[in-house]
Amino acid sequence: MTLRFTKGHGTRNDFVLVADTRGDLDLTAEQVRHLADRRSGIGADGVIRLAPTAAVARSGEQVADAVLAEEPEAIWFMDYRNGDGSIAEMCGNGVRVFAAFAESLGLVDLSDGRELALGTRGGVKRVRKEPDGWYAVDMGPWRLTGGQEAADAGADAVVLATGWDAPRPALSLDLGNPHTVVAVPRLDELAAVDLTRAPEVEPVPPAGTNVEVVVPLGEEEGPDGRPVGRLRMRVHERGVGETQSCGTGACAAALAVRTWAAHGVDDPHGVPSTWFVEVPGGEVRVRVLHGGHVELAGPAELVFSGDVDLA
Ligand SMILES: N[C@@H](CCC[C@H](N)C(=O)O)C(=O)O
Repeated sequence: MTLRFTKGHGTRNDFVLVADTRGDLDLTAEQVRHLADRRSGIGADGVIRLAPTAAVARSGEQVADAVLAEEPEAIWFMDYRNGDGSIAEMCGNGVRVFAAFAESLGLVDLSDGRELALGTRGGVKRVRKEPDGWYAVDMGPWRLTGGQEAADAGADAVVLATGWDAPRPALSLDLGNPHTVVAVPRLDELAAVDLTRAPEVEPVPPAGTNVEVVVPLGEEEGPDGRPVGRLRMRVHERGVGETQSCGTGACAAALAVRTWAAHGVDDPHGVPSTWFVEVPGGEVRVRVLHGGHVELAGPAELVFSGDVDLA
């Protein structure tokens, strides 16, 4: 069987994209691994199938019913798979690249501030295009997995990366998918972290976790005169390994650093709501929105298209 695909990336977090506009493509985990394989396949961190939300609902995924009940206009669904074939609830960079892909297929029009509402296993996400060509995604609600108690303590887990002498305190966050954020004090320590193997996390997260190692880099003045935070991170993704970027991970990293900052100052309202997150593949912007939502903005690139044999 021959499959038409497009290769795309968001800050070098790369994806194989497949348009299944009739919703009848049943990609197996083995086929996903083949597509994502960098030697015998196309090569990518993940595979994204664009399908009608109604068809995903008919295939038995109840989350697609919930998406249509919340937003009947979310007619397209992002079926995201990690490179190892596993299913993940959400992919922040993937949503931006999905929007660029849907535009390229003529399925959506994001000109003049128009918005795309799409379905994901993490719920409805809304995307708009900024004048500079970046895509901004309302990622919806987020939460500290350990609630206020974890915020007050600054940690609810520990992380041990290969080569570290001792476990370090970490904060768990839910962005639709699970994240554990751990800070190191210096950029040279960040560069030296061994992410060739998944860091150990205690307590062991029931469904696994993505681990972000971060260095807070302080604040600068934003274009509107308000403070903007900056941090650098590396990530080990569940189901993939170390990647050049992770959108949900960037949100988790900014929200964790903001939580730590808010607990160390007299006036937590003075802590920036906007953060630039430097990742190995570039830079994204994270904004804390009202109503408990968070926004991710960054580039999305489509690189080439072709046909691949899935037999
Ligand atoms: N790279 C993605 C996250 C992809 C899913 C993740 N590996 C998981 O299993 O949760 C992003 O940009 O958010």
